[in-house]
Amino acid sequence: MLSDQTIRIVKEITPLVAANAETITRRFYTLMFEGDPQVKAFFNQAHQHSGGQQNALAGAICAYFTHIDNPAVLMPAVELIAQKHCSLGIKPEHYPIVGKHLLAAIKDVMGEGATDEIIDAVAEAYQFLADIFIAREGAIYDEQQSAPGGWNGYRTFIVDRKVPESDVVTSFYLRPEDQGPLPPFLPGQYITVHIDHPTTPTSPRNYSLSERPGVEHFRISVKREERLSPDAPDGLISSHLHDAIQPGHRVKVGPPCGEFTIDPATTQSGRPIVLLAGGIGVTPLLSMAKSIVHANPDASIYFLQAVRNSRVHAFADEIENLASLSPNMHTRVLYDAPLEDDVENKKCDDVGFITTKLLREWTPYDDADFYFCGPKPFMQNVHACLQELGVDETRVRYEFFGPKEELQCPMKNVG
Ligand SMILES: NC(=O)C1=CN([C@@H]2O[C@H](COP(=O)(O)OP(=O)(O)OC[C@H]3O[C@@H](n4cnc5c(N)ncnc54)[C@H](O)[C@@H]3O)[C@@H](O)[C@H]2O)C=CC1
Repeated sequence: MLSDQTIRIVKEITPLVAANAETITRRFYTLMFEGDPQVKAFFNQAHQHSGGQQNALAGAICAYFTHIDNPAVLMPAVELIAQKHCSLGIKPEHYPIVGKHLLAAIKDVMGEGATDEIIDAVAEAYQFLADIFIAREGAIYDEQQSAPGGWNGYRTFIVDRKVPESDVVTSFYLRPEDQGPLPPFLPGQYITVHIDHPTTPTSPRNYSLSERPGVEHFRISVKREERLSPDAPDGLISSHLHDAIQPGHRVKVGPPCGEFTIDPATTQSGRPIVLLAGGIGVTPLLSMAKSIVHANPDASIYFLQAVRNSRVHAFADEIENLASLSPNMHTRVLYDAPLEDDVENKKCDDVGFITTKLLREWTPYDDADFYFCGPKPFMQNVHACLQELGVDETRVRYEFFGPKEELQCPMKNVG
C-alpha cells in the first residue's frame, strides 16, 4: 500500500504535473535515450516522431496521479499496457531505468519546486505501479510459455504466402520454421514482428492477426503506410514488408498479445455483436467475425466496413463469403470517396461516413455489444454516434494501433 503522505503529496502536485506532462515526457525520452540507448530498440521511432508515445505516457501519468487513491480504476489501462509491454519483451530490469529517467525529467521540469519530499513520494508511487506491471507481465509471460505451442521471446516463422488484398493492403501467411503447433489466441490479438531493416535499426512492430485461431498459419494484413519523407520513420517497416519480404523469407515473431478481444463462446448468449471497421482497422474485427461464425454460425453479427473506395477495399469477398455461411450476419459497406463507377457497380451500400442515423436504423443498438477499430477521426465519429444513441460505455470496446490515445477529453477512458 502507498503511504498516506505519498497519496497526499501526489494529489497536491497533480495539477502542476498535468500542466507540464508532455514537457516532462519529452524530457524523459531524451534523457533515457541518451543515458540508456539500449532501450531505444523497444520504441517505434515513428511514434516518437509523431509525439504519440510522449502523449500516451503523459496521459498515463496524469491518470495514475489522478487516481492515486483508487488505482483499481486503472486496471483496464494497466492490462492494455502490460500486454503491449509483453509483446515487446519488457522485463523487470527495465523498470529501474525508466524510473531513474522519469524522476530526473520531473526534477528538470519542476526545478526548485521538486523538493526531496516530492521526489521521494513520486519514487514510491512509481515503484508501486511498477510492481503491479511486473507481476501482471510475469503472469502473461508464464501463460505464453505454458500454452500448447506457446513460447516466450521470438520464434522464427517463414513467410508462406503473400496475398494482395487491395492496392494498399497485403496479407502475409506465416508458419513456424520448427513446424511445431501454433498457440491458441483470442480474436483481436496481435503478434509482434521483428525484421532487420537493411539500412535503419528498427523496433519490432505489432500487427493484428486477421485470421481466426485454430488454422495452421498466422495471418497478418499490413497496410503500406505513406513515407512522409525519405528520412522519416513513418512507413519504414510496412514499405519494407510490402517491397522486400517475399515468400520463403524468415521473420522473427513474438507470441499473441492484446486485450481488445472477444471470446467467441460468449456469443452463444444471443447478444448481437456490431463490428465497425475503418480502413485497415478491419484486421482484428475480421478475426473476431470469423471466430464467432466458426464457434456459432447462428450468431447475430453486424459487420460494417468503412473504406475510401473499391481500390483500397480489402477483404470484400472474404467478408461476403463469411456472411453467406452465417444466416444472421449482416454486412454493410460505406465508401466516402467512391471511384467513378463504384456506386453504379454496387460496390458499396452507402456513400459517406458512418452516421448516428445509419447506426440507429441498421444496428440493434439498444442491446448489442460494439467493437470498433479504424483511424482516429473514424473512432471519434463512431464514439460520438454511440454516445448520441445512448449506448452504455460497458458495451463499447475499441482499439488504437500503437500508443494509447484518447477519443474524448483526456483521462476519460482510463477508468
Ligand atoms: N485503431 C487504430 O489506431 C488505427 C489506426 N489507423 C491509422 O490511421 C491511418 C489511416 O488508415 P487507413 O486505413 O488508411 O484509413 P483511411 O484514411 O482510408 O480511412 C478509413 C475510413 O475511416 C473513415 N474516416 C476517415 N476520416 C474520417 C473522419 N474525419 N470522420 C469520420 N470517418 C472518417 C472513412 O469512412 C474512411 O473510409 C493509418 O496511418 C493507420 O495506421 C488505421 C486503422 C486503425
